[in-house]
Amino acid sequence: MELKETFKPIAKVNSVSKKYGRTVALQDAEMEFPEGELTALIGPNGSGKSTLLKIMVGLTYADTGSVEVLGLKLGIQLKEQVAFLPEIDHFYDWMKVEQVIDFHRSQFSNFNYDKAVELARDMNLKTDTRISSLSKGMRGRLKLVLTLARDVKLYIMDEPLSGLDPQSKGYILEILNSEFAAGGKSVILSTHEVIESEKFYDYVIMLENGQVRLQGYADALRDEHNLSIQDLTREVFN
Ligand SMILES: Nc1ncnc2c1ncn2[C@@H]1O[C@H](COP(=O)(O)OP(=O)(O)OP(=O)(O)O)[C@@H](O)[C@H]1O
Repeated sequence: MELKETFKPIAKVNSVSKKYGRTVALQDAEMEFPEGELTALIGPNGSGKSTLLKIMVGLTYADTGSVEVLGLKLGIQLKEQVAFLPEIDHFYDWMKVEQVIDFHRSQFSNFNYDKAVELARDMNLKTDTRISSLSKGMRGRLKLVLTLARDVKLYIMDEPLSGLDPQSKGYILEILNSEFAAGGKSVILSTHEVIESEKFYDYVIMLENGQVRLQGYADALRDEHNLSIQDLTREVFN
């Protein structure tokens, strides 16, 4: 792994292993995520991305190894200081968008209600709509609203673009770009497809079969291999 002189980790994963029964999800996974950058955690389906991110936010435990996020141990303090976007949402169908936003305001002291309403408006998400009548793309937008409305240093997003139509993907990428362009905030985003999003990556970690295959700054990897991240991904995983 090549390191910029200024590399300062916002999160560290130290030799983490995790099995579900006999299925190995992570095997001695070792990585560091740079502060103030957008890191793409890339891997095919089943490579261990969700498991890793869930361990990092305390939703499941590692069998062995440890994680350090924002220099904190797992616990309630970490839940407050990291905004996590889960791959699968657990919204109640009977709620309206505004009730979901309200609920999140009650859960997190750093939830910016006005910003959530503004983001929802920007994303054409009507706050009086019932969850049951939202399309998959709109549910994806709502997950993003709830995550970005948190005022925290670290945003961890599990497949924020998965299953969305091209229009929603483009839209979400633009919003992410404008939210994080000013810098200072760190983002970890998992994805199994690189197509539209690679220009936003600062740092890349490729995971396969629960192990790190390659990691480094996106520009350095492109230069070193003379390939786009998308093509490099194909080469590494094939
Ligand atoms: N709750 C679970 N019970 C049993 N096996 C699981 C569970 N969660 C994940 N696995 C298995 O662990 C491995 C890693 O899964 P994980 O969901 O972490 O990968 P992923 O890279 O996020 O995949 P995807 O891109 O499909 O979401 C897979 O083989 C998966 O089937």
